[in-house]
Amino acid sequence: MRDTEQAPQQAQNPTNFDIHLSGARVAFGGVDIFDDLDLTLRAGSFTCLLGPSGVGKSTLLRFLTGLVEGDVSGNITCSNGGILRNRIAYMAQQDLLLPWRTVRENVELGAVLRGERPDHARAEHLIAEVGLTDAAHLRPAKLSGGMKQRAALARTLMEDRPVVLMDEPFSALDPVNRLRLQELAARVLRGKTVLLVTHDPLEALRLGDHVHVLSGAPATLADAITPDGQSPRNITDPAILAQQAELLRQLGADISTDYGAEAVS
Ligand SMILES: Nc1ncnc2c1ncn2[C@@H]1O[C@H](COP(=O)(O)OP(=O)(O)OP(=O)(O)O)[C@@H](O)[C@H]1O
Repeated sequence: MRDTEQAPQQAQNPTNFDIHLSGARVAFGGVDIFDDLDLTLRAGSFTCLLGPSGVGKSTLLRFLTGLVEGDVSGNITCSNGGILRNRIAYMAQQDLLLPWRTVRENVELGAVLRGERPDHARAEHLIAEVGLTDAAHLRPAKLSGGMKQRAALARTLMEDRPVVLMDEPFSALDPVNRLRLQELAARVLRGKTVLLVTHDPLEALRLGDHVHVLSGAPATLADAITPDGQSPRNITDPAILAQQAELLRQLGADISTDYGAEAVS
């Protein structure tokens, strides 16, 4: 894993359009997962989405990719026109690595599929950043779950798309690698519009400029919590810990009501 000084700089092509999702509805088997849901993602903002298991977080992310089939309605508009679907890098919960390709080939896959020449130097750099240099020649079957997730993260960061959607991208990582790769994502994705699903309130507050909780059935979005400062934030900061307590409350945890009160006042 490289030092931050050697790492790629922030996005060279910051995102310059807002995304408006309005009246979004998805139903499976006649049951609404969410209905009439609105969400705005401001240009270059990092939004995190929390919520109980099964509430519809992945479905909302996939709605933005246009991948949800069936009983789906609503509008997705970009403030500068154009179709969102073509401007997205999407990291699914399952790593979706091609089993017959090596780590390096998977990281370079996007360019290859587009018929472009991959930027080998950037790929090597990102592979090093996620700590997979020694495994770059291996196929996914030889990787641990965490290594596969790091390869998938490198592939997502490689794409340099204006909009990045990530579904629990760090869930299989040990705590130290998790912190390192959060830092990498914060740095490489700065200036991009990002929507990240996580179960970890501290991860959301470390990375997100806006942190929403999705809850209920049909699910609704709570107003965003907006931590101060630039990501990656210090998760030992008392104000962050107080916001973590608020998020845990929104998620239904039984947290003492005065926890962190001094930090917010
Ligand atoms: N293709 C599908 N067909 C039918 N039901 C589906 C489909 N995809 C998701 N669901 C259902 O929709 C609901 C929301 O699923 P979703 O994966 O969006 O939840 P989630 O909040 O991301 O959960 P988790 O945190 O466990 O990943 C669940 O009840 C799930 O079973």
